[in-house]
Amino acid sequence: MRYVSTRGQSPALGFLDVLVAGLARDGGLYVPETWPHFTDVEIADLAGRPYADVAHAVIRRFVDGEIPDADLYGMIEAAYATFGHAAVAPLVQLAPGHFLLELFHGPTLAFKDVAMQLLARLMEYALARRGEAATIVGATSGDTGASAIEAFRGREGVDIFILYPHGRVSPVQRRQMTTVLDDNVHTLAVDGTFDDCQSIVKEMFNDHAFRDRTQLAGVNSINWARIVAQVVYYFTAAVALGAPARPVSFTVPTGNFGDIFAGYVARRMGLPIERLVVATNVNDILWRSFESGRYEVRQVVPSTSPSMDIQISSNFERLLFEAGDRDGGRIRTLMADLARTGAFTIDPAALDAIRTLFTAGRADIDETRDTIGRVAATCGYVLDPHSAVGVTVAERALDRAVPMVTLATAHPAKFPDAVREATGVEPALPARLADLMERPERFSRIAAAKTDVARFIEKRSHAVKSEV
Ligand SMILES: Cc1ncc(COP(=O)(O)O)c(C=O)c1O
Ligand SMILES: N[C@@H](CCOP(=O)(O)O)C(=O)O
Repeated sequence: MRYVSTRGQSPALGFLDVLVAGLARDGGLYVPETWPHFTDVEIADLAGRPYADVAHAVIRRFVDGEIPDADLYGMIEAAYATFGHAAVAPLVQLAPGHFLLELFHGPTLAFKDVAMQLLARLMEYALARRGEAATIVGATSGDTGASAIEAFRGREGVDIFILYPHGRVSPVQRRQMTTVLDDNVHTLAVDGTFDDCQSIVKEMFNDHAFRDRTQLAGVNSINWARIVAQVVYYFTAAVALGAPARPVSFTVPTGNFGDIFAGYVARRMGLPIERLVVATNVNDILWRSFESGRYEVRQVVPSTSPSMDIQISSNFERLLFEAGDRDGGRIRTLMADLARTGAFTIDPAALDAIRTLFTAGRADIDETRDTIGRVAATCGYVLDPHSAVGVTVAERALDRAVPMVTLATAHPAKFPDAVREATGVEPALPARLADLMERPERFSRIAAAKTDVARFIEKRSHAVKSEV
């Protein structure tokens, strides 16, 4: 299996090269040259199997022999042994025909752990095999950072630098990052938005001299391995609800479009997904784009679901590439328009193709609060605000003929203020995090400028190569 860049100007690479590369050198994102396929019999055979088995069956198709099966299985088992639920990603019924897929049973209480616990192990494996070190960088609106720090802390051969927007993550999210004091962990509070953090990360990847000197690797969902690991739970959920005989729809609280793109991948692999519903908060660029065909950046508005306070949705590029007949030249033009004018127009044929599978909805802060309160009162179930955005949008899209699964992407205790306001009750952190708010913090405040961040990294990363 080879992987090609969405911008069409980087050589095709194998799985391990793509894992370590993160972003393609032409600025594009990697996707597989062809989609692996599961037959109905193979899908049916996944029913009732442990999560690690399903993960192995799905992920090995993308690894394509580059890691011996036993090694891959060992890493998958170890990754999911860190989860606090035997099913890893259990389904809970919320209403007739409406299910929640709980993705927050990992160490940092958000869906990012599902991919990150595996990614860290895969990265360590790949680097050891190559005898290389790496400078890992990541931008976070709150959850990716905590998850990556937890997964990479203390690992050999890597320094990890996480950029988060100062003052725009919840106190629990911030402390999950800033209270990890391992020497290889560097947390940067950036004076800007998540989009600024993400654009600095991309600029560093696009500075090839810096990228090579620091041996840069990425942990955001620009990294293909993140998407691959997230495909798995679409399979476990759909099979539990009757796939392949019965189709299933999914509603996904969306920001960077990685999670829902994983659903698209599952469908391309043969999983009977009827509809993928994009749920946005007030930062509704994706909802507006699906409605109008115009992708137009606006000012980010802080919301009660801060992890989705995003305007530049990285993985949308992957969908545009697929929907636009894989024309890398066209993607280069759209991305150049975006960089120059803050907007682009989706080609009508691509928009039609997207609309055959995807729909979109938005939930504002009041609607989100009302959903948290109502679901707590009627079901005794406490949603976090991101999952509540999903539930709000999903409820408008329910169809009696097809079960709907809404992805529950974070634990409510990560966002106590929003949950208390909606329910009157403050959700408790798990015992292992009970003293989180008392732990000492360490972080560095930094300007939203690539030069400042690059200088910071060059001074501290052990992976920086000395000049020859
Ligand atoms: C809790 C939570 N829900 C939803 C999202 C959106 O996921 P994605 O960026 O993959 O669209 C994020 C962040 O990305 C998140 O942290
Ligand atoms: N919401 C995310 C933003 C980064 O998304 P990623 O999936 O591309 O890493 C976060 O919590 O950081």
